[in-house]
Amino acid sequence: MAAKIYTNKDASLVPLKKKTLAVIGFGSQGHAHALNLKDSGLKVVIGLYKKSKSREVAKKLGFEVMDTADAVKAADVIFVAVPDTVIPEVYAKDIAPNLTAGKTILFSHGFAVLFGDLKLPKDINVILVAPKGPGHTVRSQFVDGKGVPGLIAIHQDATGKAKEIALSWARGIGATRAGVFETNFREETVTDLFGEQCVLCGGASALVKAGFEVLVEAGYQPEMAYFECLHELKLIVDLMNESGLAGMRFSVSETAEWGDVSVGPKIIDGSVKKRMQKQLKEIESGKFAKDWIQEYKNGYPRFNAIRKEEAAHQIEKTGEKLRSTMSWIKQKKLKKGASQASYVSSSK
Ligand SMILES: NC(=O)C1=CN([C@@H]2O[C@H](COP(=O)(O)OP(=O)(O)OC[C@H]3O[C@@H](n4cnc5c(N)ncnc54)[C@H](OP(=O)(O)O)[C@@H]3O)[C@@H](O)[C@H]2O)C=CC1
Ligand SMILES: CC(=O)[C@](C)(O)C(=O)O
Repeated sequence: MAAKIYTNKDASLVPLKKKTLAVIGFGSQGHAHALNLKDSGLKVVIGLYKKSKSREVAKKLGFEVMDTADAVKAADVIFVAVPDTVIPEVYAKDIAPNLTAGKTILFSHGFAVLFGDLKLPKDINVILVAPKGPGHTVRSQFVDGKGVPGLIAIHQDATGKAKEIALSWARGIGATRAGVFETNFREETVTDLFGEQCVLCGGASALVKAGFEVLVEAGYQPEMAYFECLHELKLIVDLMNESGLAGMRFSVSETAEWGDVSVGPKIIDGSVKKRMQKQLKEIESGKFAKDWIQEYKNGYPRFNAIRKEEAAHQIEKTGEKLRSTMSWIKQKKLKKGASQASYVSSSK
């Protein structure tokens, strides 16, 4: 049976109107939810650790900022918007000791609930409201009067109001303007990890880089390679988003469509699907999570080394150069050491 899509007509802000909402963390998702909820007329406080670089950013945006534990004490609904690997320690130290019966704890990804060994008391609601999009897009779409579609899930419903609260939060962040549907923590976690590793961030970056390298190594200008392999990818994916593969194929040339259907399957052949299936099993078994949590505990040695290598890739330099000389997209400046919430378009 097709999942029910909940929209604004199915969700009200009333359940949250008289509540205090705490957003723990003010990063990509945290700042977006907090600002959207505040713009929806709801009472939001921010919980951060003492030395957080986001404290000043949140204060400048009009929020009351507290230490994490105090925000949890003050709130009825607590959104844990800290990195997945950090959640267990923040939960144990600052959240769990301040959870009282009837509160609601909310996540935007189920990773910590599935793999973080959180000791969740039975007398609280545990819910998920997961926009299917990056936090900065959750905010920009809201400001533009639209919304990023999302998911809700109920892990624990101690008060009988968990779903009502989840839908109200989804409305407050604008997700029900687009539509949300109900899943469960395991399905959201596994499919989100799979998507970001094998298709979206991971798969797409690898494909884009490989195409760029093939052209540049064959002697073509890096700018040409960038245009073909990254710039135009957005335009093609936009078409797929708007009207499916058929819509994209309707719009591109016949030559491009023939290349798509006759060459594409040779580039992304059955072996890719087999590797995806293997990765899905590693995610489902918890092997990926165990390795990621260990990498965090080791201080990110592999992660930092790869990040350094990736930042120096020629495609990044080429992209920076093109974005600074040609105005075709609202540029966003990444400032070293800035908070995620300060990642705003340079045109402001
Ligand atoms: N990024 C995204 O678009 C998406 C993220 N999610 C989920 O949302 C959650 C948050 O991720 P994301 O928004 O990317 O996180 P970010 O890394 O963007 O931001 C993390 C925030 O947590 C703060 N923080 C770190 N440690 C603590 C602490 N001990 N106490 C309080 N605050 C702390 C950071 O402070 P500081 O500002 O000082 O660094 C920062 O503000 C995760 O569960 C993630 O999986 C889900 C969907 C999409
Ligand atoms: C935007 C999103 O949901 C991702 C890519 O899975 C994430 O940032 O975790």
